[in-house]
Amino acid sequence: MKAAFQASLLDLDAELGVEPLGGAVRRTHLGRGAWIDLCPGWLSGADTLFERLAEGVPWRAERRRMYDQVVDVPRLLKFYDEGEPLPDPVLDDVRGMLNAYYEQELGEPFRTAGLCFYRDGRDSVAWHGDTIGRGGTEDTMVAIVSVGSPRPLLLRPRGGGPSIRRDLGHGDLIVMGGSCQRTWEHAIPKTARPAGPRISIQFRPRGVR
Ligand SMILES: O=C(O)CCC(=O)C(=O)O
Ligand SMILES: [Fe+2]
Repeated sequence: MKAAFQASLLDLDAELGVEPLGGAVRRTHLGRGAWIDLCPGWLSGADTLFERLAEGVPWRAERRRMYDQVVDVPRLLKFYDEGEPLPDPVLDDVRGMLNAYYEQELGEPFRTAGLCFYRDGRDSVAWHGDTIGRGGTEDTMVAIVSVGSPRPLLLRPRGGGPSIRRDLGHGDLIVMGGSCQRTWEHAIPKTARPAGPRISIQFRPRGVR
Protein backbone atom coordinates (compact mmCIF):
# COMPACT_ATOMS: atom_id res chain seq x y z
CA MET A 1 0.00 0.00 0.00
CA LYS A 2 1.30 3.44 -0.89
CA ALA A 3 0.34 6.21 1.46
CA ALA A 4 1.41 9.84 1.30
CA PHE A 5 3.71 10.01 4.27
CA GLN A 6 5.90 12.84 5.43
CA ALA A 7 8.92 11.38 7.16
CA SER A 8 10.07 13.19 10.28
CA LEU A 9 13.33 15.03 9.65
CA LEU A 10 14.89 13.82 12.87
CA ASP A 11 14.16 10.23 12.06
CA LEU A 12 15.49 9.89 8.52
CA ASP A 13 18.89 8.46 9.38
CA ALA A 14 18.05 6.87 12.71
CA GLU A 15 18.63 3.18 13.07
CA LEU A 16 15.50 1.17 13.76
CA GLY A 17 15.38 -0.08 17.33
CA VAL A 18 14.48 0.45 20.97
CA GLU A 19 16.53 1.08 24.09
CA PRO A 20 15.63 -0.41 27.46
CA LEU A 21 12.85 1.62 29.12
CA GLY A 22 13.84 3.54 32.20
CA GLY A 23 14.12 7.10 33.37
CA ALA A 24 12.42 8.57 30.30
CA VAL A 25 9.03 7.05 31.16
CA ARG A 26 6.64 9.58 32.74
CA ARG A 27 3.55 8.41 34.63
CA THR A 28 0.41 10.53 34.97
CA HIS A 29 -2.27 9.44 37.43
CA LEU A 30 -5.70 10.14 35.94
CA GLY A 31 -7.78 9.34 39.03
CA ARG A 32 -10.14 6.40 39.67
CA GLY A 33 -7.12 4.09 39.69
CA ALA A 34 -6.18 4.83 36.08
CA TRP A 35 -2.81 6.02 34.81
CA ILE A 36 -0.89 6.55 31.61
CA ASP A 37 2.84 6.29 31.02
CA LEU A 38 4.44 8.19 28.16
CA CYS A 39 7.82 7.81 26.52
CA PRO A 40 7.95 10.14 23.51
CA GLY A 41 10.16 9.00 20.63
CA TRP A 42 11.04 5.69 22.29
CA LEU A 43 11.37 3.77 19.00
CA SER A 44 14.07 5.25 16.80
CA GLY A 45 13.86 4.72 13.06
CA ALA A 46 10.07 4.82 13.34
CA ASP A 47 9.71 6.03 9.73
CA THR A 48 11.44 2.87 8.54
CA LEU A 49 9.07 0.71 10.57
CA PHE A 50 6.08 2.66 9.25
CA GLU A 51 7.13 1.93 5.66
CA ARG A 52 7.80 -1.74 6.36
CA LEU A 53 4.47 -2.31 8.10
CA ALA A 54 2.47 -0.29 5.57
CA GLU A 55 3.87 -2.49 2.78
CA GLY A 56 4.29 -5.80 4.54
CA VAL A 57 1.30 -6.39 6.82
CA PRO A 58 -1.69 -8.20 5.26
CA TRP A 59 -4.08 -5.40 6.26
CA ARG A 60 -7.77 -6.21 6.47
CA ALA A 61 -10.67 -3.88 5.83
CA GLU A 62 -13.44 -5.11 8.15
CA ARG A 63 -17.16 -4.51 8.19
CA ARG A 64 -19.21 -4.60 11.37
CA ARG A 65 -22.89 -4.70 12.18
CA MET A 66 -24.14 -1.48 13.81
CA TYR A 67 -27.80 -1.81 14.79
CA ASP A 68 -29.49 -2.82 11.52
CA GLN A 69 -26.67 -1.72 9.20
CA VAL A 70 -23.31 -3.19 8.21
CA VAL A 71 -20.68 -0.44 8.09
CA ASP A 72 -16.99 -0.23 7.15
CA VAL A 73 -14.63 -0.13 10.12
CA PRO A 74 -12.82 3.22 9.55
CA ARG A 75 -9.25 1.88 9.71
CA LEU A 76 -7.32 -1.18 8.51
CA LEU A 77 -6.60 -3.95 11.00
CA LYS A 78 -4.43 -6.96 11.64
CA PHE A 79 -4.32 -8.95 14.87
CA TYR A 80 -1.43 -11.21 15.92
CA ASP A 81 -2.53 -13.63 18.60
CA GLU A 82 -0.17 -15.05 21.15
CA GLY A 83 2.38 -17.36 19.54
CA GLU A 84 1.88 -15.96 16.02
CA PRO A 85 5.02 -14.50 14.46
CA LEU A 86 5.01 -10.70 14.50
CA PRO A 87 5.32 -8.95 11.12
CA ASP A 88 8.70 -7.34 11.85
CA PRO A 89 11.57 -8.54 14.06
CA VAL A 90 11.85 -5.13 15.74
CA LEU A 91 8.38 -5.74 17.21
CA ASP A 92 9.81 -8.74 19.09
CA ASP A 93 12.43 -6.37 20.56
CA VAL A 94 9.72 -3.83 21.41
CA ARG A 95 7.62 -6.45 23.20
CA GLY A 96 10.72 -7.81 24.95
CA MET A 97 11.67 -4.35 26.26
CA LEU A 98 8.08 -3.68 27.36
CA ASN A 99 8.06 -6.97 29.25
CA ALA A 100 11.46 -6.29 30.83
CA TYR A 101 10.09 -3.00 32.20
CA TYR A 102 6.43 -3.82 32.98
CA GLU A 103 6.10 -7.55 33.54
CA GLN A 104 6.69 -7.42 37.28
CA GLU A 105 4.13 -4.66 37.84
CA LEU A 106 1.66 -6.21 35.37
CA GLY A 107 2.09 -9.69 36.81
CA GLU A 108 2.19 -11.29 33.35
CA PRO A 109 3.74 -10.55 29.96
CA PHE A 110 2.31 -8.67 27.00
CA ARG A 111 1.54 -11.38 24.47
CA THR A 112 -0.72 -10.22 21.62
CA ALA A 113 -0.23 -7.42 19.08
CA GLY A 114 -3.09 -5.56 17.42
CA LEU A 115 -2.22 -3.26 14.53
CA CYS A 116 -4.37 -0.38 13.24
CA PHE A 117 -3.65 1.64 10.11
CA TYR A 118 -5.27 5.11 9.99
CA ARG A 119 -4.89 6.04 6.32
CA ASP A 120 -5.98 9.69 6.70
CA GLY A 121 -8.14 11.94 8.85
CA ARG A 122 -11.28 10.01 7.93
CA ASP A 123 -9.96 6.94 9.71
CA SER A 124 -10.64 6.83 13.44
CA VAL A 125 -11.59 4.78 16.46
CA ALA A 126 -14.68 5.80 18.42
CA TRP A 127 -14.76 6.26 22.21
CA HIS A 128 -14.28 2.90 23.93
CA GLY A 129 -12.33 1.00 26.57
CA ASP A 130 -10.62 -2.28 25.73
CA THR A 131 -13.23 -4.19 27.74
CA ILE A 132 -13.98 -7.23 25.57
CA GLY A 133 -11.82 -9.43 27.81
CA ARG A 134 -10.49 -9.07 31.36
CA GLY A 135 -9.96 -5.31 30.94
CA GLY A 136 -13.68 -4.95 31.67
CA THR A 137 -13.29 -6.27 35.21
CA GLU A 138 -9.61 -6.20 36.17
CA ASP A 139 -6.72 -3.76 36.22
CA THR A 140 -4.43 -4.38 33.28
CA MET A 141 -2.15 -2.60 30.79
CA VAL A 142 -2.33 -1.83 27.08
CA ALA A 143 0.95 -0.55 25.57
CA ILE A 144 0.76 1.32 22.25
CA VAL A 145 3.68 2.25 19.99
CA SER A 146 2.78 4.72 17.22
CA VAL A 147 4.60 5.19 13.91
CA GLY A 148 3.85 7.52 11.03
CA SER A 149 2.20 10.92 11.37
CA PRO A 150 0.97 11.92 14.83
CA ARG A 151 -2.76 11.75 15.58
CA PRO A 152 -4.34 12.84 18.87
CA LEU A 153 -5.36 10.07 21.27
CA LEU A 154 -8.06 11.46 23.58
CA LEU A 155 -8.92 10.03 27.00
CA ARG A 156 -11.98 10.89 29.10
CA PRO A 157 -13.52 9.49 32.28
CA ARG A 158 -16.27 6.99 31.55
CA GLY A 159 -19.58 8.70 32.18
CA GLY A 160 -18.27 12.13 31.23
CA GLY A 161 -15.72 14.78 32.13
CA PRO A 162 -13.01 16.77 30.43
CA SER A 163 -10.80 14.86 28.04
CA ILE A 164 -7.03 14.88 27.87
CA ARG A 165 -5.06 14.68 24.65
CA ARG A 166 -1.74 13.14 23.67
CA ASP A 167 -0.45 13.43 20.09
CA LEU A 168 1.11 10.09 19.17
CA GLY A 169 3.30 9.19 16.19
CA HIS A 170 6.97 8.87 15.15
CA GLY A 171 7.89 6.18 17.69
CA ASP A 172 6.01 7.43 20.77
CA LEU A 173 5.00 4.97 23.50
CA ILE A 174 1.89 5.27 25.65
CA VAL A 175 0.86 2.68 28.21
CA MET A 176 -2.67 2.79 29.64
CA GLY A 177 -2.63 1.07 33.03
CA GLY A 178 -4.50 0.36 36.25
CA SER A 179 -8.26 0.69 35.79
CA CYS A 180 -7.89 2.79 32.60
CA GLN A 181 -9.82 0.41 30.32
CA ARG A 182 -12.90 0.24 32.55
CA THR A 183 -12.96 3.67 34.22
CA TRP A 184 -11.79 5.76 31.24
CA GLU A 185 -12.40 5.68 27.51
CA HIS A 186 -10.08 6.54 24.65
CA ALA A 187 -10.54 7.54 21.00
CA ILE A 188 -8.70 8.65 17.87
CA PRO A 189 -11.19 11.19 16.48
CA LYS A 190 -11.73 11.88 12.81
CA THR A 191 -10.32 15.19 11.64
CA ALA A 192 -10.98 17.48 8.68
CA ARG A 193 -7.43 18.83 8.94
CA PRO A 194 -4.80 17.25 6.71
CA ALA A 195 -3.58 14.16 8.56
CA GLY A 196 -0.87 11.83 7.31
CA PRO A 197 -1.08 8.08 7.83
CA ARG A 198 -0.41 6.54 11.25
CA ILE A 199 0.02 2.93 12.36
CA SER A 200 -0.50 1.94 15.99
CA ILE A 201 0.79 -1.29 17.48
CA GLN A 202 -1.02 -2.32 20.66
CA PHE A 203 0.47 -4.94 22.98
CA ARG A 204 -1.89 -6.63 25.42
CA PRO A 205 -1.72 -9.53 27.88
CA ARG A 206 -3.60 -12.77 27.25
CA GLY A 207 -7.37 -12.35 27.52
CA VAL A 208 -7.39 -8.54 27.14
CA ARG A 209 -9.00 -7.17 23.95
O1 LIG B 1 -4.64 3.73 17.56
C1 LIG B 1 -4.55 3.79 18.77
O2 LIG B 1 -3.58 4.29 19.33
C2 LIG B 1 -5.67 3.27 19.64
C3 LIG B 1 -6.26 1.99 19.14
C4 LIG B 1 -7.25 1.42 20.11
O3 LIG B 1 -7.70 2.07 21.01
C5 LIG B 1 -7.67 0.02 20.00
O4 LIG B 1 -7.39 -0.62 18.97
O5 LIG B 1 -8.30 -0.49 20.94
FE1 LIG C 1 -8.53 0.79 22.53
